[in-house]
Amino acid sequence: MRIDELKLRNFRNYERLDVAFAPGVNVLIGENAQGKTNLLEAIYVLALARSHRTSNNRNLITWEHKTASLWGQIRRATGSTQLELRLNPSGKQAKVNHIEQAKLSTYVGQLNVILFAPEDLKLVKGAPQVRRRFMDIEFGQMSNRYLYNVSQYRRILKQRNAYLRQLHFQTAHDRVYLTVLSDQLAAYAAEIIFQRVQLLRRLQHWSQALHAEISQHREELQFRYSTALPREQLTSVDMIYQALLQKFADNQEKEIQQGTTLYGPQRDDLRFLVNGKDVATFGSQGQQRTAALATKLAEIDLMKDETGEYPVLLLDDVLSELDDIRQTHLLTAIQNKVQTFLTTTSLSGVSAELIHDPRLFHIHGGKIDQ
Ligand SMILES: Nc1ncnc2c1ncn2[C@@H]1O[C@H](COP(=O)(O)OP(=O)(O)OP(=O)(O)O)[C@@H](O)[C@H]1O
Repeated sequence: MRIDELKLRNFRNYERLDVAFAPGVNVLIGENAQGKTNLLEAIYVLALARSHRTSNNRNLITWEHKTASLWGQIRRATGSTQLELRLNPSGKQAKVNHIEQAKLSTYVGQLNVILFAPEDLKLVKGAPQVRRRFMDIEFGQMSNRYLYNVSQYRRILKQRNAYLRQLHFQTAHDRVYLTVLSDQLAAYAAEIIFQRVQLLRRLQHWSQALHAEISQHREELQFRYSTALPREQLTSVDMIYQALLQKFADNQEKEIQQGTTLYGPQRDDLRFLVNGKDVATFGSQGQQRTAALATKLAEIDLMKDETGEYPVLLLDDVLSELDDIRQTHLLTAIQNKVQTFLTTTSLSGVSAELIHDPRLFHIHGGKIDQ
């Protein structure tokens, strides 16, 4: 899959941009603060209808304007699609081939992107929410069902947490209603956890091969889904559902006392093991980076496997963060198959022989000098 054309109106520092991209490697080059990341962000927002940098639409709209619009022509093996997104400070409107999409789950997935920024190298060592977000964003793009379950889950989680607080402050007393909410929540939670476990197993398959190569076959990478539920019960949606209901029943008083839901996907985590040891705790910084890189690169193959198309890869100033060996692996992995956008302030740090026929876009003050 690739993005052939992009039009932006009043998006960040781009008041007006009409640009056609190359199918291979597109290099966005420019000084600091000129709009390189803003352009990657625009592609990301077009794909996911949300930004990776802000949850406030106001920040995405050019100062002094009221709305922003993004338009993209996407090409897949099966044909081309037009995506359109209008943003205003309080909401968004999403269209696929001119037809408005009432649900985000029917919009997201038309354009699949993988964003790789320097902070992704902290995937292994960073806070648990970084890894949960990673799973939700990546799996959500591969599966409408996953995205739907997550949005339903969040809705009911909010209700259940609010109700637990009411029970805590004794403004509500009906425990039967709590079990109704628990039951609904456990149903969505079980689907999410089961999908996470399944997709992680598949992602592990791809990342193990890459990781072995980068570490010159000295190390083996494994993922471990970390949850308070018994491991042996992670084998089916129904088993997970039963295990969660049991947790809710056993810990009802504790949850009421704390006024929040203590079990479920919002509490789970992902651990990375190298040669059987938790690399966040025992690994060197280099091992943590290798694990993160292998995981991000594996997404490319998993997404191809799941959706039939390679995603578009967005590399935000990441090459300068990688040493030669890791840079070579990254660039070899994408060579000739993945449309790639990479930002850089200079080409000197990029191993030119590995980038085949790049198209350069010089970015200056929210404009492309072509
Ligand atoms: N909503 C907005 N309206 C207008 N300009 C904005 C808006 N949001 C950010 N900017 C401007 O965009 C510029 C930053 O662009 P961007 O983050 O893309 O930088 P960059 O080219 O990637 O630089 P670096 O190499 O430092 O990362 C800043 O000058 C900032 O003032």
